[in-house]
Amino acid sequence: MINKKPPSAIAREALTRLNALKLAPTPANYQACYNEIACIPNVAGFPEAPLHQISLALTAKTPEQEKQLKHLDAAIGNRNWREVQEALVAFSGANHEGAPKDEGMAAAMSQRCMANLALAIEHMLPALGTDDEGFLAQVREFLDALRNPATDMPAIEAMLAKFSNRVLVAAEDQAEIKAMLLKLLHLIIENIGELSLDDQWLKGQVDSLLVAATPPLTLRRLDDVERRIRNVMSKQSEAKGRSMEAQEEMRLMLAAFVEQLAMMSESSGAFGDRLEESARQIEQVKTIEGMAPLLKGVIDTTRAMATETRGAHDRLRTLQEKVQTTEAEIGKLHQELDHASALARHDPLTDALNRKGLDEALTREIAGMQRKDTPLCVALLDIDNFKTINDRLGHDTGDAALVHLVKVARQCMRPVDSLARYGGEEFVILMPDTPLEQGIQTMTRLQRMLTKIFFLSGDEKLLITFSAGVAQMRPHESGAEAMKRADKAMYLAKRAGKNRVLGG
Ligand SMILES: Nc1nc2c(ncn2[C@@H]2O[C@H](COP(=O)(O)OP(=O)(O)OP(=O)(O)O)[C@@H](O)[C@H]2O)c(=O)[nH]1
Repeated sequence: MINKKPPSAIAREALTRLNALKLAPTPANYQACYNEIACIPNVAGFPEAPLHQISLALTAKTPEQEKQLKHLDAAIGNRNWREVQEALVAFSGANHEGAPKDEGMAAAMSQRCMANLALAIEHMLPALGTDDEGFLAQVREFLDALRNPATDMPAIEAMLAKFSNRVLVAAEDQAEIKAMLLKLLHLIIENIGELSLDDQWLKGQVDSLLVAATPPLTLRRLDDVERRIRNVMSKQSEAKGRSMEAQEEMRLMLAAFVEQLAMMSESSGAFGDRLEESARQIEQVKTIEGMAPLLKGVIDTTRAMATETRGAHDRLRTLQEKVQTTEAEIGKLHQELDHASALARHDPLTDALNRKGLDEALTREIAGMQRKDTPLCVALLDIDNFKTINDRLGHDTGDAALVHLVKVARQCMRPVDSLARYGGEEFVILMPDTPLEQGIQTMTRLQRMLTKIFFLSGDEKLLITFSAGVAQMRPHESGAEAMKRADKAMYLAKRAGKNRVLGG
């Protein structure tokens, strides 16, 4: 039964009992006495010590939390669960001073993030190559919003979604424009070829240009295309100039020839008239004395005619010789142009065959293989870690290394073998009349030679190694299929640790 005395009286009595029982004046002891007098059952098993541990482990970061910790301690002392709960709840809710700090940091971070996003968008714009004023206005608005700390997240999200849609469209446009430009380039190159149907050398150049201008295009390839076009243009104008000079010379000579002929017939006409006149006078002459001056006239006329004819003959011979010289000159010009055409089948850096030259050689060797029923090997080699040479020593040294490889390769190839530059640092060697084992041996021999004939970059000796795949052409197999097998074997050689030759 609960004691009905007022709490103040119970409290006084509890203190007296505490004193009488000589108990330590702890809140717990006081509570026990109070409960006993008030007839309140003592809360059994109140975990005072663990709760104290918890209280000690909590650190107050704000004055409010400090206050709540004091309440907690008091609640534990009072063994009052409700107060313990209230103090803990109030403690955790009193973290407000920390919140603005964290929020401040988050806001600063997201502001930086937005500024970077704005910068990235600005950098991206020229690549989109758009001249759509509406879109540009939209982007400007977006950039302003990104740089304005007052803009809220949902607004930025909406603008970003709109922007990324537009970027997608612009990227598709760019891809289409690129494809169209490429088509246009092909059309122009083909037309250059059409314009000069009779120029075999130009045709060679144009064919290799068409090969060079096929995707995937890199800046390097475009560079190559530009160089080749310039080469075609200068060769064309040089050839045109020289052709025109030769033509003019021929025209002048022809005019002189015709003039000479006219003069000949004119003078022979005049001589004829004079002879006719002499013949008429001779008929009328009755005396030998009268005949003498006439005969003298005839002789003079005949002599003059002979002299004139000899002179005309000499002049005609000179003219003929000149025509022959000019013809020879034109022939030489054609030869030079043919040589230029051959150049179009060669890689300008290494003078190895280029892709077009390789295609022709492969067709020729496959035909030979079928005709003579002899084996034909295709080897594909790729220089190891070439990028490192470029990166460490520069592109020019990389170029010189390619030239070196070609030079050494030529030393261990037979004259019937063909060497082509297949790509950047990839080369193909065609070995007619060679079975697989022998083809592999040739490549291994080249590897050994490269360990003896070093490539020199300044004073530094560089060892160039390569990985290679060799395939022997199968009956009825296409060149492309054999190349594919060689390529696969080369890839496996790379994966197996490089600097080795594998058969495919
Ligand atoms: N100097 C020079 N470098 C070229 C030429 N063509 C291609 N390259 C470079 O060759 C390098 C080839 O690099 P990767 O394909 O990574 O090959 P890698 O470094 O040889 O590596 P692995 O083939 O795995 O051994 C690239 O850096 C190209 O830029 C060229 O004509 N001259």
